[in-house]
Amino acid sequence: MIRDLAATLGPDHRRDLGRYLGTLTLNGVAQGAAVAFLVPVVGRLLAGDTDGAAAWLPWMAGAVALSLVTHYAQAMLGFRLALVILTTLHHRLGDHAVTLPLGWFDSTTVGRLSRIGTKSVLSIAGSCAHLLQPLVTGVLAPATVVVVMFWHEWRLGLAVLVCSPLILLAARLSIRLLGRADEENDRAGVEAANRVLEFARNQAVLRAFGRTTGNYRPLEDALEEQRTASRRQVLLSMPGMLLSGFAVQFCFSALIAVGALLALRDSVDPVELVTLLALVARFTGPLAEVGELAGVLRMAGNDLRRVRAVLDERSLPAPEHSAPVRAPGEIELTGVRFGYGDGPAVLDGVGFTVPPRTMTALVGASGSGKTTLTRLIARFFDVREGTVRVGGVDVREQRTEDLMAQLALVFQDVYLFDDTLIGNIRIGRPDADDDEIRRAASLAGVDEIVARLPDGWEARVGEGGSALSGGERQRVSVARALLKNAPVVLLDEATAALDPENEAAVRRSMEELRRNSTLLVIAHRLSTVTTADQIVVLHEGRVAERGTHTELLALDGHYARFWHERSRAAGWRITAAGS
Ligand SMILES: Nc1ncnc2c1ncn2[C@@H]1O[C@H](COP(=O)(O)OP(=O)(O)OP(=O)(O)O)[C@@H](O)[C@H]1O
Repeated sequence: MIRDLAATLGPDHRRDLGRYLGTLTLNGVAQGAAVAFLVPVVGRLLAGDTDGAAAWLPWMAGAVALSLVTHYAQAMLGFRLALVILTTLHHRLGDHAVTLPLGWFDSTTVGRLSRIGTKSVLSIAGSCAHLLQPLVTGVLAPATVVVVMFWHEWRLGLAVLVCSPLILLAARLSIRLLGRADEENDRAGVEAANRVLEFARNQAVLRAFGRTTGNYRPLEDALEEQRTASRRQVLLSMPGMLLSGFAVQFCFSALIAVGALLALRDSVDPVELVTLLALVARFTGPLAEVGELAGVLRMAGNDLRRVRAVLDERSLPAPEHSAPVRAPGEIELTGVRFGYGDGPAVLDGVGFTVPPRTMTALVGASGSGKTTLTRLIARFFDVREGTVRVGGVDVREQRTEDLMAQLALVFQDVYLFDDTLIGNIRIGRPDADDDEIRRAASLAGVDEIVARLPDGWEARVGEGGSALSGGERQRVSVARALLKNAPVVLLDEATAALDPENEAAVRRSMEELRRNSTLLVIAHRLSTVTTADQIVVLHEGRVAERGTHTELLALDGHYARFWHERSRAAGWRITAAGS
């Protein structure tokens, strides 16, 4: 675990760890020596040799003083190291998570990441601050005792050495059982955390279908599983602890028997034997504690392995420097094949170009791959085959910052931060001044929302924008895009029918965006498709048709069907509203 921890902390903090371990070692030896010096001191006192005992006292006092100083130093260094571990691991996890492909963040990994960032990191830091000291002392103090035993009475020393493997074996078994139970407990914990998150996030749907905690089976099962795993962990820790206790008691009794035998044969002085047996207690006690603590340390080792597993996940490869933009505002896809994970191909040989400052409408049945295509342009995932170019350069040859500087994204599932309205728009371009923000907001129709809210621009929008309606959230998202003024805008129109106010705001914004940017729109509204410079129709992961509205209507294929269905639906709505 120490080697793994040193590797994870990196060269900057390896010295902190080394200094701490060095101080711990010195403390362990000093504690062992302080006790070992008791043998000559007590031995000589009992033999009536006070001068001889006094001669040993300064040595004993020195060892005690060193043990006190190093104990204080190790406590301070331990706390400092725990803070270093907390900050370093949190930073490393955060820095690495933002380089991972978005595909990595599914519902399981999100729960795992949150557990690792909270429980695991705390357990690693806490173990270093509180467990290493008793563990190192628990090993070194008995080791010092063994050396002293050999010095005073080699046969007793040998007996201690013979007993040690039994104690260590029991400790090992206890550690292994606890480690295995901890893995199961962690798996159950992650599942329960995921289910609780799912339950909290999807309250609206669950309530609509009359599900409460009492009858939401996945959550109940996950919590039951976690309870079982915790019970199992307690049960599995019992045999190991009992065995360790038994091994220690057995060794202690065996050593007393050996000592008594030696005294009976007159091969050891009874006075010396009493002091040596006092040392034996100093040998077995800490070793028993080591057995218990090592199990907990093993669990911290498991936590460290989980942290490293996240850090070892492959980042999306990115170049050190981006290739220069060759065709500002152009999007070009050639022979793009893509599928999620190992799943079937969602896009299969897609190719088309969106010339700069034009508008392309993407049309296709649900599941035909429209959203996936926009995700590939923003490089949320890498293609399996083919090339996606933005600004005339393969997205894989651009650093994420440089690619994102060319793109503004307006997706349907708009996420607003729990900040003010103005703060949420400013995210589009943090260095924009208030006038620029108000202009973008006004074009997107956000000023109408501002007028309605009591705190105006300073109104908080709630977590995820919960204080706003779906259409209002999208208007804020469009305002961000307008403010960013990026060469390329990827926009997913709302599927649900917009009220006239929202509809007008979206139309105004699109016209404005078209003036300076290339627009690729997942189109649902008839007015968007008719005014687009080109329409790309996706069908089963391929480009089935491409052209203008008039050209595609004349083909009488997929697009013509889409158009007739939408026109009929729009007509039906008008009639219904009028009746
Ligand atoms: N994260 C994902 N993991 C696995 N499969 C996915 C994921 N996202 C989408 N898919 C699958 O990819 C296919 C295309 O989905 P996509 O969302 O791109 O379609 P779409 O044309 O945008 O659909 P819609 O109009 O309904 O939004 C679907 O079969 C979908 O189930």
